Amino acid sequence: MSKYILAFDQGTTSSRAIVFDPQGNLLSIAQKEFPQIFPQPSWVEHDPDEIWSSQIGVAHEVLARIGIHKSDIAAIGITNQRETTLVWNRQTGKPIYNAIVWQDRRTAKKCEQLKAQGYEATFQSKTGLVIDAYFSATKLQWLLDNVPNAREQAERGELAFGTIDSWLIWKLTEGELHITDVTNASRTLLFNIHTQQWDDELLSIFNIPHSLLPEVRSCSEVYGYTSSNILGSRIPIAGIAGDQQAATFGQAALERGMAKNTYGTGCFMLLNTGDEPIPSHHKLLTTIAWQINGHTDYALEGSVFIAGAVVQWLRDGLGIIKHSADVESLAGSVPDNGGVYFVPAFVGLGAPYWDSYARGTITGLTRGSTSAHIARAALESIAYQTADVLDAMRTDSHLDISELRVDGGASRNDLLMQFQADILGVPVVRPKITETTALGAAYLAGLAVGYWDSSEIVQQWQVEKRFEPTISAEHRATLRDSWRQAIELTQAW
Ligand SMILES: Nc1ncnc2c1ncn2[C@@H]1O[C@H](COP(=O)(O)OP(=O)(O)O)[C@@H](O)[C@H]1O
Ligand SMILES: O=P(O)(O)OC[C@H](O)CO
Repeated sequence: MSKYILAFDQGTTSSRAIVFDPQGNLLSIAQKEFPQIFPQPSWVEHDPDEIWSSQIGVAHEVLARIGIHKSDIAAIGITNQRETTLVWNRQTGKPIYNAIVWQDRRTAKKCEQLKAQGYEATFQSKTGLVIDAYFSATKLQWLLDNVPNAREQAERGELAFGTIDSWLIWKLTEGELHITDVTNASRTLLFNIHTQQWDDELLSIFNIPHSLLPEVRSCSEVYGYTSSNILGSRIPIAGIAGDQQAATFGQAALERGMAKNTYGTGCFMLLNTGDEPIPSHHKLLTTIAWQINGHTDYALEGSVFIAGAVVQWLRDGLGIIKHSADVESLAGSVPDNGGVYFVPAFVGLGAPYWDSYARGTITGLTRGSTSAHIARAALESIAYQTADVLDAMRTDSHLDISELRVDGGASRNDLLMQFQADILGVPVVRPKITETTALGAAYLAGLAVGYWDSSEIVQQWQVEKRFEPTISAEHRATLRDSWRQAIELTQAW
């Protein structure tokens, strides 16, 4: 039997390739950042060729680094930034335009029109989603309506639409496979999460031809093999999941009532709701967690658009820190936020507010406020946004969330994690392997080829650090009240 699983984690700011061994240990990782393209305020694009070249580049790098032979790879699992939308020509394989990234707000007005036309209930009942520019459908419609000749070509069946998983698999198989999985499909606003099929009514609302769409598959099966021209060997591609679903799997949150939060560019909390797709009354998303061996599990999700990105802004926008990790010592140099609240609504607010037009605010400034207070308020904003989502999750699901498993770049920050536990009143648990997104994709691929079984996945998950809540309920309530006022100011902007 081959000895390793290779995971591709194609994220918003970087591509990673990671090799895991049978014990779920991370043997080696290669990572490459790629450029973010901001053609206009609130537009965010990626060059699909840079996505591909960075992803395949790190795959070669990680294999070369540990000197393993391709035949030692049992399978490849793929996980990706979700919703990001691209269209390419089936004949030439060339993208017709840049990928429009999940953060891009160019279609916010279109979404307002759809809401005014009374479509919200239809979309929520069929897709589990709210109508928002975040999801793929309006981005795809924008491409068809704005790229010269795109609609005509689409109607002639010459174009292919995909999220990033589809694009990577198309490239890995040199155009043999045009597929996606149920988790990525469930983020498009075009996929019915109950029938688990593309929905004709929704397609017609956006005027999207069926011929553009990838075939939808489960999260764990052998879909096909990499072309030997690409990695020098035909390796099974055996797992696909959107990155937040993959992280939930990698956190072994496999039972109903288990929740994880990933602190990356944004923050994404998923609560496993088992085989029940629970509709939300607080603007959370009902989404597919995974489908394995014909069985589908669902999740409630709260998507927060700006989390670690606020730290990047402190670094690149304000210049008050040199490296992201420096935020911890700067914020820790003051005992508290000094009354400063920072709502980083740089691209509007996601769950549970969904306000495209809110913009960032820093409130409560006095003559005594320093860069340390702003840094602290920025970190705290990540925890407050998470707390808003967790409250909504509890109310919607009636499930007791007894701990929060955490991962992602900003989860390395102990100050933030302790404040998170304090403000939630729930223990926060960080596992030994925080590359849970890639690990989840590896597990999904490994399950499909008999490399692991699900009991091993649960056994392999191990705690690195547990943060217990330390503040009183009264203190928590006072802090949350001030945050709520700051949110109101932000929304009034
Ligand atoms: N020690 C830290 N404290 C707070 N934020 C951090 C820290 N280290 C990294 N980050 C933030 O985490 C994010 C990167 O996390 P990552 O999981 O790689 O994100 P993504 O997958 O979205 O690209 C960046 O936004 C960065 O600013
Ligand atoms: O690439 P990440 O980790 O920022 O995740 C992006 C999400 O999938 C967007 O929904």
